[in-house]
Amino acid sequence: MASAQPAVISIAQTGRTITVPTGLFINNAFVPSVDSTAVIDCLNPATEEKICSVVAGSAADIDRAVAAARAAFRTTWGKNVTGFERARLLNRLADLVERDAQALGELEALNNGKPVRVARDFDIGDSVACLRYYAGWADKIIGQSLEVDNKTKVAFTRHDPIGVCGQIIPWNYPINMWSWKVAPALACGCTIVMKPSEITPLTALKLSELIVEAGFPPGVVNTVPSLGAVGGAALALHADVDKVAFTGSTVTGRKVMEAAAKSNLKKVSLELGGKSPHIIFESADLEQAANWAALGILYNTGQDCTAGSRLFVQESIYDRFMAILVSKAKELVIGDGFDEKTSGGPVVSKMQYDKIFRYIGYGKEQGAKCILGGEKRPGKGYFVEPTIFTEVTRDMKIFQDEIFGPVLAVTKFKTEEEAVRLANDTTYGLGAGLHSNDASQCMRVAGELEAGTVWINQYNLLTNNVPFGGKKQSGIGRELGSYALEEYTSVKAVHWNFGEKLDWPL
Ligand SMILES: NC(=O)C1=CN([C@@H]2O[C@H](COP(=O)(O)OP(=O)(O)OC[C@H]3O[C@@H](n4cnc5c(N)ncnc54)[C@H](O)[C@@H]3O)[C@@H](O)[C@H]2O)C=CC1
Ligand code: BAL
Repeated sequence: MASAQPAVISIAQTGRTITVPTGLFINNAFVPSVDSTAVIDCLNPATEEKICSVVAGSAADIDRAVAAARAAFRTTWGKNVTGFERARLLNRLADLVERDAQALGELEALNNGKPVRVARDFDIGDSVACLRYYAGWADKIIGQSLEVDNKTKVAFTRHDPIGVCGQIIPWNYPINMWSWKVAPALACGCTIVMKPSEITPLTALKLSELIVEAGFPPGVVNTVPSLGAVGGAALALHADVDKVAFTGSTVTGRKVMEAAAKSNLKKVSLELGGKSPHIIFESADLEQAANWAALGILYNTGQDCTAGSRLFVQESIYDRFMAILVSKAKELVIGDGFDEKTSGGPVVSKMQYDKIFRYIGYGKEQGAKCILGGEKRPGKGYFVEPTIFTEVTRDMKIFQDEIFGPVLAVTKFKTEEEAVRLANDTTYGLGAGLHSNDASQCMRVAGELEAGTVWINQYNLLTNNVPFGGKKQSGIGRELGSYALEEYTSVKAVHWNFGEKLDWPL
């Protein structure tokens, strides 16, 4: 069996070490696999070096984790614990994540590549707020009292926890996606089997230590790093999992839904890919719009499901706007993630790096004009410079496909109608942005854009109390806000007769 001993990781830049559990986290203990010696090698995308290995869970390990989650749901969690207690534990967990923000940020920087400052101040800061937000909901998950007949009958609804939840998360925001899924599920009284991405499992394992320290009973949260086709597929297909929440590619989301349909018709929520349009109208504040457009494609090195990867710029301001945007993109500081001034790191893996350069190649071959970046830089690490293509047309692959890298496809438009038509010309429907100083145009275009989120005069900012999710092939269901509670509860209607007599036969 693969060892479940913790790994001691030395960080050259700080001279400190971080200890990370490497076993599967089941019933509040880190354990080896029941039947496999397989391991997952965790790599540092900035150096291409191995950080450590963790145990790779098998389908049998998923069975074990689901059994632990089911037992906890029936005994120490589920309907056996009050909302006040769930809130207390979630708040405690938030405090511990906040306490360990620097160490978690450093671990995220090592395994994912994002700079420590970005991980600590944005991903982890937002995750702490997310845990606290859902702690606030835990004692307010209430049904309705419904009038049936004043003298004889009443009905009411209960919003019961849905049960055991499989949660499958990606590598682009390992801590954020963990908190978006764990916090509402725990607030509602569900138990969890979390499968982090095999590319970035380390922070989910470190957070599992905090689950124990916060005082959650064994089995409430279980973490099984595993390959997607093994542990992810087993979770989606499991007959004793009541719900699966997935964030990742549309291709894999389809498989998750298929597995749910083939097994027990578990509830499914999917947060999938995007090719989000970002429209700059001629009345916009061009400096500000350029800042948001740069953020839209360069934040998290473009590895963002809502990346504003298709930019539409009105003809009358095109030259002026593009000159500002190019100068903004050049200002991004890419490099050592342990330097507090760095804003951009490498992309997460060799596979992602190769995919991005494949698409840069398609852009060049299909006749788009590369006005910035587009070349490999020498040295170690999967670093990709901001890349901007202009003269992009709808038939090009860089217009249609999610690249998940800092590659912007720019198209010029003349009229509002043309901009909306181009923006909606995609199978995706996750995010969309528009910049304009014409309020009626803002309202009109926001109404027309086919997306789960529309940003006006900003881009990519999310808030824990506002729902997030997709239309079209970008997903099903909503995360964040009160809407996420619906994903983790099942509504039971109770009809209570206290006075009506039934005459039989009818
Ligand atoms: N919407 C988003 O936030 C994300 C989109 N992507 C897109 O997907 C592309 C490929 O990235 P991948 O890492 O391959 O994404 P992926 O969708 O395969 O991986 C996401 C998660 O799904 C799991 N998974 C993989 N196969 C599975 C299966 N058969 N059943 C259940 N779970 C499974 C993975 O282990 C991981 O935890 C990216 O280039 C990007 O375009 C990737 C990650 C996040
Ligand atoms: N930016 C929202 C989360 C995601 O990219 O998966």
